[in-house]
Amino acid sequence: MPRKKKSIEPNKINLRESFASLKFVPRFFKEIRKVNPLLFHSNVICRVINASLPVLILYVGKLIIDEVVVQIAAEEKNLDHLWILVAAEFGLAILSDLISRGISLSDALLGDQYSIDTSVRIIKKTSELNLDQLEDSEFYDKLERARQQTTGRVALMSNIFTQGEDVVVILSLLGGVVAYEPCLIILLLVSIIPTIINEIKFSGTSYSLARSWTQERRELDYLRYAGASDVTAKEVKLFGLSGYLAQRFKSLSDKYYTQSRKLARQRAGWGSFFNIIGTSAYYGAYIYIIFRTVAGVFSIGTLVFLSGAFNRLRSKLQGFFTRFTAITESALYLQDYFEFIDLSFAENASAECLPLPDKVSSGFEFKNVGFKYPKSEKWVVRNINFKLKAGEKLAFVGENGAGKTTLIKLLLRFYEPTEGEILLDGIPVKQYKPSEYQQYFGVIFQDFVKFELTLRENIAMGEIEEIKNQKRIDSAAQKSLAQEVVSELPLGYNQQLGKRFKNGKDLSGGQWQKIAIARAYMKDAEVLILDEPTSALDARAETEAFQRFIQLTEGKTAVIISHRFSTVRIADRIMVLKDGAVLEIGTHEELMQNDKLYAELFNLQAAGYK
Ligand SMILES: Nc1ncnc2c1ncn2[C@@H]1O[C@H](COP(=O)(O)OP(=O)(O)OP(=O)(O)O)[C@@H](O)[C@H]1O
Repeated sequence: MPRKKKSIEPNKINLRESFASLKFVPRFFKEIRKVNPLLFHSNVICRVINASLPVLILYVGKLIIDEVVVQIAAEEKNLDHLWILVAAEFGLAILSDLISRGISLSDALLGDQYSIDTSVRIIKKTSELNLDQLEDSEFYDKLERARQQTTGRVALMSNIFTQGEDVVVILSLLGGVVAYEPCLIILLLVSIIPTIINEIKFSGTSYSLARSWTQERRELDYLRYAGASDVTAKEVKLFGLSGYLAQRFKSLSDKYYTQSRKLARQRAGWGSFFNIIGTSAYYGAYIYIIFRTVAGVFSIGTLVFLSGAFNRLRSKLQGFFTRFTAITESALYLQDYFEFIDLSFAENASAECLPLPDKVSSGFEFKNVGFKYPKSEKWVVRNINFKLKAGEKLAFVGENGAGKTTLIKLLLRFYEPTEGEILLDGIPVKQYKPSEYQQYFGVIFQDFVKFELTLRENIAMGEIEEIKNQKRIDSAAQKSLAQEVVSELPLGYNQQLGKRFKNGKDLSGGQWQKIAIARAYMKDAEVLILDEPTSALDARAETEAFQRFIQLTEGKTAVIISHRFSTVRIADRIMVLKDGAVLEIGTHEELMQNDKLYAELFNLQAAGYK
């Protein structure tokens, strides 16, 4: 399939936008401090001490050299003062090393803790969001950018800290240089201006490129997964797809590589050019200091101090501006993270939310419900009117795409109807908080999740607070026939499932389904929904599973979606959907008498078994 050609020129982020991203920095630091206040404050104190050391070390060095010169000229040598100075420099050097290590350690620990904290928040936030947000590709780009740069955020923290530390170093060194020779500041400015120009020129470019490539990067991740994972391996091998997938991956990656190489070359080229100018200015200053020393204005110690201080100042200032660009770039990612965390979700949190009744007393009612998926113009279901009575088992049947799962999503309030309303015991469900309302339901979707965790966890996911309640897990496994699966596995409930992790065991489709059904039994839900839960079970297991389900959930409300009519007929009533509308609804006998689509499909399947 030819790929559509896409302009991949990044939108350049301007300097103002780069600066604007810094507004998130205070919040960022507040969050880091909250993660571990003791470590945070120790880090700040260490950095303040560390910042004052370079100028002190340089100055003691100058005193040592001057003292050496004095002692060389002296007739009667007294080295006591010299040794004190050497000991002081030695002490400062040790202190500087210890403090630097302390800073690195606390940076790493704080960074790790903050990174864990943000990952947990991203997981929690994702679970709070509505399904329409989760199914939106723009949302995925946001999520991708929020997830990215977890390590970048750690670097950002240390960069900002170092920046503050360097400001103190720069000011103290500047003070030292100005005290001896103020005119050196002019040369310093000349040496540093090229770096500033360079940084302004490239500010935000890497971020712009990465941002404009968010979608493609997700595509690359997907292609990597499709080409190299156990899930896709069978078809990739059988259809010989690896060459195709690898080529698709490569051609997309090459485009990114070309762009990023262009940027890297420009940066390196301009960087070297400006650096030559900066270095020339430094040597200009150096020559000037030498002349002044030879002329007898400066002592040898002052020469060493000034040239050392000048050189350090230049590299510190250069580092300051380069780091500034790195900080604004990382802060742009920070902005993505906070924007994601601040995403609002349409939970009806208004004060008027009604408390949810303990039990469903009369049932649910769909009144003229119509629905279009977000960003779609098509009515997926329309003019839907039916009642799901309390205690009733209602089956949905219909061809693929008829809208069965969509009705379930509406009943569960993953989406709100585009028109019409859904009532619970006569009250619009909109008046309840979705998160509370959803607690009513125990659901097994057709694409239920096969968690690559232990079997126990897979069952307990239905009511995770009860994971330690062995009796409840046993009972759920027994009801769903998952007990047979447990007894066949060497480690029973503690068996790791799936192939991704060590000693994991993969299960057959039917075995997974039994475990998923156990999950529904685990939750003592008011309403049970089974969306094609038995499609992978063999005929005997399916009949058994359904008969058990009907017995075990007596008095409970349930919705069952199935394409197997032998299953469907066990339900109290059956609703037939066609092209998003209710075609007929009634008991098996009524629909057979009706002699419309249900009777036709039932007879078709029955004939297949003859
Ligand atoms: N998230 C979505 N965004 C846009 N359209 C969707 C989405 N999910 C489903 N649809 C569309 O809605 C229609 C109904 O889908 P639905 O999943 O409800 O059908 P179904 O009756 O459950 O089908 P099946 O028997 O194949 O499971 C289909 O045309 C489908 O393409």
